[in-house]
Amino acid sequence: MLLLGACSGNEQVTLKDLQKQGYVTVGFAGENPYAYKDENGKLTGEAVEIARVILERLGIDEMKGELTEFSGLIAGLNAKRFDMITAGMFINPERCKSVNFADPEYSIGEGLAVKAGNPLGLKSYADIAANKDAKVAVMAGAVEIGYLEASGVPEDQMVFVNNQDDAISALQSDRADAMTMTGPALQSRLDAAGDSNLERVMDFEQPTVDGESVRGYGASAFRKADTELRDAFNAELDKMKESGELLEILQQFGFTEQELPGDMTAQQLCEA
Ligand SMILES: CC1=N[C@H](C(=O)O)[C@@H](O)CN1
Repeated sequence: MLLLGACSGNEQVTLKDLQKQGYVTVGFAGENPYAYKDENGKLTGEAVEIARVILERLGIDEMKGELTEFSGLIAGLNAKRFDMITAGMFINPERCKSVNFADPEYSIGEGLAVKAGNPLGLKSYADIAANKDAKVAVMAGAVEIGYLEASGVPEDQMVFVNNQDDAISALQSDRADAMTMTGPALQSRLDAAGDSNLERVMDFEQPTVDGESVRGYGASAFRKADTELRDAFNAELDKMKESGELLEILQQFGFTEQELPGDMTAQQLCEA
């Protein structure tokens, strides 16, 4: 983390400062497959590995991670606890007011897991809304909260958790009847739990907002003042999209061509 003694919150952390320092501190939320520590304690994930390549190309060889609850990532970035967020965070207009997103590195849909046999017959967020006894675990600060609200699920049917491991615990301990998160995060938690009492809803209907099926676009994020850093990052990201290197890294974390972001930009998503 770059500590620039007397600088104001609006002052830019220049690329040159980081190159001189030799490392970047990134905020991450411990969410597989986006950004997490593996069994050897190595910081990895699609967002981390994409950023690692780009930062190396910008002359910054080391990356340090600052594990932070997802809901605290933006505040942590702006409080300068880290220099950028690598958490696969979705770009949306609300968040764009507080951070500078790089262009998206992937796009993805949502998933739902329930008790084996799906006793409440939940196949959509609307099904949860229709059953006042059904409770769904969802991570604090995550976009899924807004999708649930848009589907008519009231707050008292949501069980807020601080991270995705706590979501699965809520489901296992009957504090929730379902858990929702992005498809890859959901699958990773189910695989890690190896619990035959739980299952993924395979015919889950993607939520809609304003009549349109939602799809999230994830990206790294920088402080508002750090436009130079963000622009340099984007230039390298573009090259990786062109060369196919982006897909190669995404594939290492289970993503496919279907999850490439196409030519979607942060600007389009911020203005959506
Ligand atoms: C990668 C990720 N995306 C969603 C979000 O940005 O809110 C949440 O599902 C939390 N994790």
